[in-house]
Amino acid sequence: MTNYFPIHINIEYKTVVIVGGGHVATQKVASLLPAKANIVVVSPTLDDSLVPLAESGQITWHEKEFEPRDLDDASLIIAATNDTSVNEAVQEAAQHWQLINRTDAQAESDFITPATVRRGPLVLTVSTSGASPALARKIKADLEEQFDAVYDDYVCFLQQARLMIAAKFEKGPQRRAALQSLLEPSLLEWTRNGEIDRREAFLQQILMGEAR
Ligand SMILES: C[C@@]1(CC(=O)O)C2=NC(=C\c3[nH]c(c(CCC(=O)O)c3CC(=O)O)Cc3[nH]c(c(CC(=O)O)c3CCC(=O)O)/C=C3\N/C(=C\2)[C@@H](CCC(=O)O)[C@]3(C)CC(=O)O)/[C@H]1CCC(=O)O
Ligand SMILES: NC(=O)c1ccc[n+]([C@@H]2O[C@H](COP(=O)([O-])OP(=O)(O)OC[C@H]3O[C@@H](n4cnc5c(N)ncnc54)[C@H](O)[C@@H]3O)[C@@H](O)[C@H]2O)c1
Repeated sequence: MTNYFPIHINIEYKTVVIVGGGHVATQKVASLLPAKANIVVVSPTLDDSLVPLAESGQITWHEKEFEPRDLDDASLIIAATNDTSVNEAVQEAAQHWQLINRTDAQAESDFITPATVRRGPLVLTVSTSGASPALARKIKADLEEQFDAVYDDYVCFLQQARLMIAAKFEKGPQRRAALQSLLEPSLLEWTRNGEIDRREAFLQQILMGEAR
């Protein structure tokens, strides 16, 4: 088994070339869009769900069969055709500095993609190292329930509050205590209930040095 190294890559405006435009390509596009990658799909056909994205310019579609020069600008490459010999050709054509995901051959891949739950800045990813993508998907569904949509607002609040605390207190025990008290569970509940005044009052107490 490969022990993958998990990292969150800033792929903004970098080119990701996906060879193949079917079901798997659609999943990869969905996870790349929020990361604002420059997504290029090379494929003679395009899944219906991707057509509007190509029309609106959110992805670039090169309506053609794969050729090695399609990879010229790629930081990441995803070989996602239903033809093993084409996926092999993509791998052959990749330069040593380009990282490739062979969706049909995990052992040949430089990276694999986890199941992902996004709640604003909170990003939860699940990988089984390829042992069971179905389990990864199930755990993702469990996480979506446990960390529901409110976490988006909640984590954004924590982010703002952390900046305010950092501006107010020097590094040290007082700042640490203040940051720790932000994890008071009521803050999540107040966010959930729209009780923003109570949330704000609690933050003000912390900023006054009345952290509990
Ligand atoms: C998580 C998710 C993210 C994503 O795709 O981005 C993902 N697979 C998802 C769905 C899914 N995968 C499969 C089915 C069909 C039913 C089933 O079997 O369940 C479905 C369901 C569906 O499609 O709806 C089968 C399958 N998957 C792989 C192979 C090939 C092989 O094993 O070699 C085959 C057999 C192909 C065949 O034999 O035909 C390989 C990979 N799939 C991975 C990720 C990577 C390892 C993840 C890990 O476990 O760590 C890895 C190694 C490579 C990669 O990164 O591409 C996404 C969840 C979507 C979500 O977010 O909800
Ligand atoms: N990683 C995963 O999660 C996962 C899940 C299921 C299947 N797979 C594997 O992924 C591969 C793709 O599956 P799919 O369901 O997306 O298939 P699909 O049939 O939906 O799509 C295949 C795409 O490849 C394109 N294609 C074919 N020949 C091409 C060429 N020469 N150049 C460019 N594009 C070409 C087709 O036009 C089509 O758009 C399969 O090999 C399958 O084994 C991976």
